[in-house]
Amino acid sequence: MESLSRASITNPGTLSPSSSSASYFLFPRRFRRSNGFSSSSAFGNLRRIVSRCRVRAEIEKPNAPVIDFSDPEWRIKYQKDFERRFNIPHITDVFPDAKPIPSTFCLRMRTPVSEDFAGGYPSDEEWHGYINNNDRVLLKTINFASPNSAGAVCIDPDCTWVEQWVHRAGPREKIYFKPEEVKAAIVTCGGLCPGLNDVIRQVVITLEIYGVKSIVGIPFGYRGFSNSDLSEMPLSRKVVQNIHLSGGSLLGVSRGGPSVSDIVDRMQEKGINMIFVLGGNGTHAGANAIHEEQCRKRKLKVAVVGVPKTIDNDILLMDKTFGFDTAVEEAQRAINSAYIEAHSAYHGVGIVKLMGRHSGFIAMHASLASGQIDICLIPEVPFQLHGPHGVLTHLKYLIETKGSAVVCVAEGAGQNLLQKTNATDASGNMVLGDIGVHIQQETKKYFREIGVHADVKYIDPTYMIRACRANASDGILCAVLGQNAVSFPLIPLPPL
Ligand SMILES: Nc1ncnc2c1ncn2[C@@H]1O[C@H](COP(=O)(O)OP(=O)(O)OP(=O)(O)O)[C@@H](O)[C@H]1O
Ligand SMILES: O=P(O)(O)OC[C@H]1O[C@](O)(CO)[C@@H](O)[C@@H]1O
Ligand SMILES: [Mg+2]
Repeated sequence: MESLSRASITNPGTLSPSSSSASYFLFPRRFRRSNGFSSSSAFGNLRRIVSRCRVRAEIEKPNAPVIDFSDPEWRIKYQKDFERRFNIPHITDVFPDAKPIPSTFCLRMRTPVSEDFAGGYPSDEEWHGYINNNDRVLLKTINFASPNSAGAVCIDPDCTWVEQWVHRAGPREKIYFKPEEVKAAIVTCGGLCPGLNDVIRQVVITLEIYGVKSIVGIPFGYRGFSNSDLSEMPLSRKVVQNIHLSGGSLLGVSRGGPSVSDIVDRMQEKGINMIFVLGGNGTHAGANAIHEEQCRKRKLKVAVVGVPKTIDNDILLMDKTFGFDTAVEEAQRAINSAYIEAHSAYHGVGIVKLMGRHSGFIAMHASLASGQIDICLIPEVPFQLHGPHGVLTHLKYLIETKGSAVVCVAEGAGQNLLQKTNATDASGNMVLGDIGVHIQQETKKYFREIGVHADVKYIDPTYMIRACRANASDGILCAVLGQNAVSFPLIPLPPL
C-alpha cells in the first residue's frame, strides 16, 4: 500500500499542473544500453542492468545540467535544479489578483448523524480533511551507501544521499475556480491503455463532488477539436457510472490531429476553461503547448491537467503507471499459451511479443511473474541473434538440454537487427519493425539450416492486452489519479 499510495499521490503531484497550467513531464526516455541478452537465470543481472540504465538516463537526460561533482556546492545546485524542474505553475503566476474561495469539496459524512453521535462524530474535531500546501512526498526512500549496492540508483560516483521532494496531491482548503463557472473537458489521446475509462469516470465523479455541472468529453483525442462532425459528449455520473467495467476509452482515442492554435481556438469557442488530457508523451507535449498558447500567450484563465498514461510504465521517478499491472497480468495468458505449445511439441519454441517501445518493463515483469520464460529480450539490452553468443545458439542449447524453450521479446528490442523504414504514424512516432516476426522467421531458418527439428509458435497479444479493462489494483490507482487530477486545478500551490 505504501508503494501504491506513494505512486498515486506523487503522480499528479509531479506530473499534473496546478490552476492555470500544464507543467510536469517526465517522459519515456530511452535508457542507455549495455551488453548481452538475459536468460531467466540471469534476472538478477537484468534488474541491475535496468537500474544502471535508469541511473544513467537520469544523469544524462536531455536539458539536465552538467554536474561538476568536484564543486562542493553540487548537491545544493542539483536540488535547486530539481525543484526548478518540478515547480508547478500556478494560476497566480499569470493572474496575480486571482482570489481563492473555500473549497466546495466536502470530505465529511453527508448522512445525518445517528442518535449515538448526535453531537457529531467523535473524530470530527480532529478532522483535517485537506492537504496542507506545504506537504511534500519524498521520491526516493533508499539511501544507498555505495554505488555497488544491489540496484543502487546514484547521482554522483559516491552515491551521495540527495533528497528529492515533490508536491503532495489532494484536495486543498481553498480553490481558485468557482464550480458554477467551470466548463470541464476530458480528452484521451494516443494508444489505448487499460484504465482510461476508470480515470474518465473518476474525473467526472470528482468534478461533480466539487459542484461542477458542465462536463464534456472530446471525441477521438485532439482530433475531436478539429472535425466539425464530431460533437462533444455531455458527461455526468450517470453516463460514466459503469464505464470502468469495459476496456478502451468511452471517448475514443486518436493520433495526429489539429494544430495547437486550432485546439485553443475551439476551446475558446466552446467556453472550455478546464481540460483534462489523458495520454502519453505526445499528448503531454500537446498539453504543454496548449497551456503555453492559451494561458501564457492569450492570457486565458484555463487549467490544463495532464494524467500520464503509458502502458509501458516507462516514466522515471514514478512507481507505476496505470494499465501496467493489467498488461503484465494479461500477458501471463499469452506466455502460458506459448509455454504449453512449446512443451507439448517435439522441440517446441514459443515466442511471445509484448509491448514496450523503449523499455522492457512489461516483458521483464511478465517473464518474472510467469516463471515460464527462458529468454527475455528488452530494448535496454542489445543482443545478437546469430553467432556463438547469439540468441539462436542459446535456443539450440535449450532444445538440446530441456527439449523446448520460450522467448519473450519487447516490441522495441533488437530494432538494430531490422531494416529501417523511416515510416512514422500520424503523430510522428517512428513505426517500429516487427521484431517478433523477425525472430520467428530467423529461428525457423536457423534450425532448418542446422538440420535440427524445431516447432516454432509465435504469439502477438498486443491489442488483446491493451483493450482489457483495468484489473483491481489499476482500478484503484486510476481512481486516485482521477481524484487528484481534479483537485490540482482547483487548488493553490506555493513553490517548492
Ligand atoms: N510535440 C507535440 N506538440 C503538440 N501535439 C503533439 C505533439 N506530439 C504529439 N502531439 C499530439 O498528441 C496526440 C497524441 O500523441 P501520440 O500519438 O504520440 O501518443 P502519446 O500521447 O505519446 O501516447 P502513446 O503512449 O499511446 O504513444 C496526437 O494527437 C498528436 O498529434
Ligand atoms: O497501433 P497503435 O495504436 O498506433 O499503437 C502502437 C503502440 O502503442 C502501444 O500499444 C503502447 O505504447 C505500443 O505497444 C505500440 O507500439
Ligand atoms: Mg508516445
